[in-house]
Amino acid sequence: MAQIYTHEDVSKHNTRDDLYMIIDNKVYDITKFVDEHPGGDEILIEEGAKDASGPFDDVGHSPDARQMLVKYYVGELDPESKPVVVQSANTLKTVNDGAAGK
Ligand code: HEM
Repeated sequence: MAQIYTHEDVSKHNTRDDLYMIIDNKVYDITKFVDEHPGGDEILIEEGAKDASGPFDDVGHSPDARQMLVKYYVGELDPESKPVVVQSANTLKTVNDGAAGK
């Protein structure tokens, strides 16, 4: 049996050192991939911890890119679970920078 994750479970893995991503109802632990992504680390941290199926498709990733996902698969998205508001590590940084300027 595959491990089942809710959106909330995935949302907790929202940093460079612990980053999950949902693509097409499957859950991936992409922590080790962040530094290897040809499209850069920032975008993964920004789109991570949630469902990134749309952005992933929009880029027109190659079949090779999709194949790479297999390596990072950790389980299935709970089809009953609802999306939650995710604060990505990037968003948190922006918020902190803003506060520091006050
Ligand atoms: C774990 C999931 C992902 C994997 C395995 C992955 C893999 C790759 C790979 C292999 C490439 C090189 C081009 C290609 O083969 O298609 C690439 C490029 C790119 N990826 Fe991803 N990607 C992932 C998620 C994302 C997400 C969520 C975004 C958000 C929009 C993104 C944005 C990009 C961009 C913009 C490029 C183009 C970089 C360039 O050619 O300058 N990727 N990705």
